[in-house]
Amino acid sequence: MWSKKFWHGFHYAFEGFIHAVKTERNFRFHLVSALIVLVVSWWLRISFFEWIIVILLITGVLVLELLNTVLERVVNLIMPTQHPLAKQAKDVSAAAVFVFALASAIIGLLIFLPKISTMIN
Ligand SMILES: Nc1ncnc2c1ncn2[C@@H]1O[C@H](COP(=O)(O)OP(=O)(O)OP(=O)(O)O)[C@@H](O)[C@H]1O
Repeated sequence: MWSKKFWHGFHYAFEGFIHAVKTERNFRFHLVSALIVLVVSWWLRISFFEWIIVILLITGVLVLELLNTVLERVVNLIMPTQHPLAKQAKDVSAAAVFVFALASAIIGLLIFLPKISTMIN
């Protein structure tokens, strides 16, 4: 019984993930960006420690995108009409994703650029 519930939990999580992929353009953008970053990381042969950082940053961006979708859905549920607080909640949530994604991009460049410049020279 417990194990049936356990596997149902995975199924619901998978459904949520697919829903985000199907409905959220930004989530799809970050998924594709994550795949490109993983390929570039492999190509540049980054170190074990750098892999940990890259995977943590990718996971952070994707999780924040998923939580941003959660917030959008909840706001739409409780405030289907226009309201300044609904706008603030959605915009601040989007800003949280943007700040983390920007910092991740900068850290990614700090890891990749020296390796690319060594390859070129
Ligand atoms: N209920 C609302 N009241 C006031 N402003 C809103 C409301 N819903 C969305 N907005 C604002 O309208 C702008 C455009 O929103 P957008 O079209 O990107 O969709 P979203 O509402 O953010 O996402 P979704 O449509 O997926 O729920 C954003 O600034 C957002 O904060």
